[in-house]
Amino acid sequence: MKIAIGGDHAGFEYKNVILDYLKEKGHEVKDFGPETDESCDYPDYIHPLAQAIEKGEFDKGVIICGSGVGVMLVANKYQSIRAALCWRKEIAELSRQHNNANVIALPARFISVEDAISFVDTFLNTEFEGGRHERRVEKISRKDA
Ligand SMILES: O=C(CO)[C@H](O)[C@H](O)[C@H](O)COP(=O)(O)O
Repeated sequence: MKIAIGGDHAGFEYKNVILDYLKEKGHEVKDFGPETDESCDYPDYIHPLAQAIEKGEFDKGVIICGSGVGVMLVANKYQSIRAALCWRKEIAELSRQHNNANVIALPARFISVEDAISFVDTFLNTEFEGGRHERRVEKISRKDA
């Protein structure tokens, strides 16, 4: 799978661990930064990442900041992105089964790195259920629905 990963200084360490893990699993991963844990602004990294997903260059995204909220807000400004803030394995699973989320947002300051990896694994290995959820997901992008 082609995966885009990025975040900010608060997610820097987790990003590196997850990046290595995904590469070991055989995924093609592009790191959108940051390159250090110096204080930075997550929109500077998440806009380019989201634009690349929007263009179809990646199948999925993994974004990480302190709470996961900032990166999720930026990613969800893009029409083709459904970014889900996941703090439990079940949420990661449901975000795929029910919402067909294509980006997982992780709160590095509130979960362990082991949990972060486990949520990413679940996210990447869970299929969208379709059915009644298809209609609802389609309505997300329809302001007239
Ligand atoms: O944007 C966020 C909250 O939605 C992220 O959690 C950031 O990582 C956080 O705001 C960074 O905070 P810091 O005090 O500048 O380290």
